[in-house]
Amino acid sequence: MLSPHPPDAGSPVAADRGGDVSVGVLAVQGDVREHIRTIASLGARAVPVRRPGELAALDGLIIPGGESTAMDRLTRSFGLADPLRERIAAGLPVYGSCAGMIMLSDVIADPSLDRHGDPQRSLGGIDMVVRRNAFGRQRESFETDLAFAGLSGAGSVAGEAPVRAVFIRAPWVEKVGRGVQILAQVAAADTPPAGPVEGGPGAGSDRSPGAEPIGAGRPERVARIVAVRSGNLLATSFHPEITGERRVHELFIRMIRGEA
Ligand SMILES: NC(=O)CC[C@H](N)C(=O)O
Repeated sequence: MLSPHPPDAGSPVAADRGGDVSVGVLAVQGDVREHIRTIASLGARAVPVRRPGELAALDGLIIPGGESTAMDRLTRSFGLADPLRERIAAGLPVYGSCAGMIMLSDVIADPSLDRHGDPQRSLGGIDMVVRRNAFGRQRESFETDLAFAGLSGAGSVAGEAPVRAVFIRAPWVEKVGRGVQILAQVAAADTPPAGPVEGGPGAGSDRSPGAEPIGAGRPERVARIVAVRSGNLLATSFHPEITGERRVHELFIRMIRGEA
């Protein structure tokens, strides 16, 4: 379990101090190994999690990228969904990448339906609306450099090297509630590939404070939110774990320690 630390906010995570935190990686589906490798490379203990009983010993949890529909189905059938919701509500630090971001959203704009017509469910925790596969066919998978706020603990992107971000059939965040901090945005199409479900949670304007038009001559492109933080919860649309980028995981470890 997490031991108390002297308040040294902003200091880099040193490998020899990282072993004091246990970071679970939800291991029902998705790119579990890459997160385990990244966490272990930072010196923290990385633990694959498949059973409800494994949650108690964790200081933090990562929900990996993969397929949110399958993750929803499997977490429910493994009896993990409700215990996870309880731990999230009790303040467990959780980082979700891509499908993990979808799992942490309070509302999925375009949930898939099972054969009974029941929509996929998220675990929730972050007051936001997320749209799955939002970047559309042509840009289904792409890489770009992003300005990402707060990586050094300074709370701004000034002087911060950009994050190399890989997006794979990634979601974007359409709306955030109060208390949700926007950490990174990317220029993308104004219109999502499929319209919002009529009358559904995603219906109506999808313009959030982050969706401002970019450039006078290119009104068709807006800034889409791709990284957020809300209290102890962190989510990115992209996969830092597959590019060798470790600063997002470092930020998460500092959040677990109460240093960020
Ligand atoms: N790389 C990813 O995690 C893709 C997410 C996937 N499109 C989903 O809906 O869950």
